[in-house]
Amino acid sequence: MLKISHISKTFNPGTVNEKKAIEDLSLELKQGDFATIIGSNGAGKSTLFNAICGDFLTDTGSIELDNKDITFMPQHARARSIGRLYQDPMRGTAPGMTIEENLALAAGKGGWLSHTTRQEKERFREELKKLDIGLEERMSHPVGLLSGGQRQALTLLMATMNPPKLLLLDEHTAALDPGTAEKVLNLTRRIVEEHQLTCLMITHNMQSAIDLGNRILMMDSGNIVLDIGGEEKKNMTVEGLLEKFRSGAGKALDNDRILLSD
Ligand SMILES: Nc1ncnc2c1ncn2[C@@H]1O[C@H](COP(=O)(O)OP(=O)(O)OP(=O)(O)O)[C@@H](O)[C@H]1O
Repeated sequence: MLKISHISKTFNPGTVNEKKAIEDLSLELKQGDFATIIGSNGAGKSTLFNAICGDFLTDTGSIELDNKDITFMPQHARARSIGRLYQDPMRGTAPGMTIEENLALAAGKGGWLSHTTRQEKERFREELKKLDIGLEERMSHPVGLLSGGQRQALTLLMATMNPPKLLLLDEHTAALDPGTAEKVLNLTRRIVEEHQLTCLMITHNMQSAIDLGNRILMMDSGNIVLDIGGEEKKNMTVEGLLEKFRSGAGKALDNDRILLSD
């Protein structure tokens, strides 16, 4: 579903601020693969997502999505096939619009309820009900009144209502309290399974990286240094993962947030 071949990205080349953020990175994801990504500070995790989404063109290499070369495709065109959630729950929804209008936006109705049929509204209610946080009773409330966790759950629903070819989750639970984060993670697991989505999830929570998905990718210095799947992932522990990283990257994992969260 996703084939990244030898991409590189250097910011501010030829200046004192030159930074090689991605270096000759390759990655293939099969349809339905759900890979979690952990890595050191500044390893290039978000930059990898930005490259896939077309926030910038990479200096080298190519990116294919569903057998289509998207290397030079503009960002807005890629957005039709790629769903993305950020750490900030305020992104991804329109705060001044109601829950129902936001869903109408995600359903391609331009946010106009007058363009939305009764069946579609019923579907919105059913989908909200499945989130199990009572949003189906608040469909006419502005999204700006929701809590961070409620908003992130809604963003997840909106990003997957028309299932994307690829779902990118960039620490989407990091700004939530632990209980809410757990709920949103369970929801993530359910939605990804239900739609058989191909998904990449950056997290600083080692246990989540182990518990979710079928692959763990570990990043360091602009590249993927470990790709763990199958039985090895199923039997993995946080200590085992730290040890693997040490042997794979030749140094200890240095990520402030990982160290603080564990
Ligand atoms: N637009 C940019 N201009 C210049 N440097 C950048 C830019 N975006 C990222 N970088 C640099 O590229 C490197 C990789 O950044 P990136 O945000 O991808 O790391 P990350 O793995 O997501 O890190 P963290 O876990 O700390 O969020 C960092 O050194 C960062 O400062």
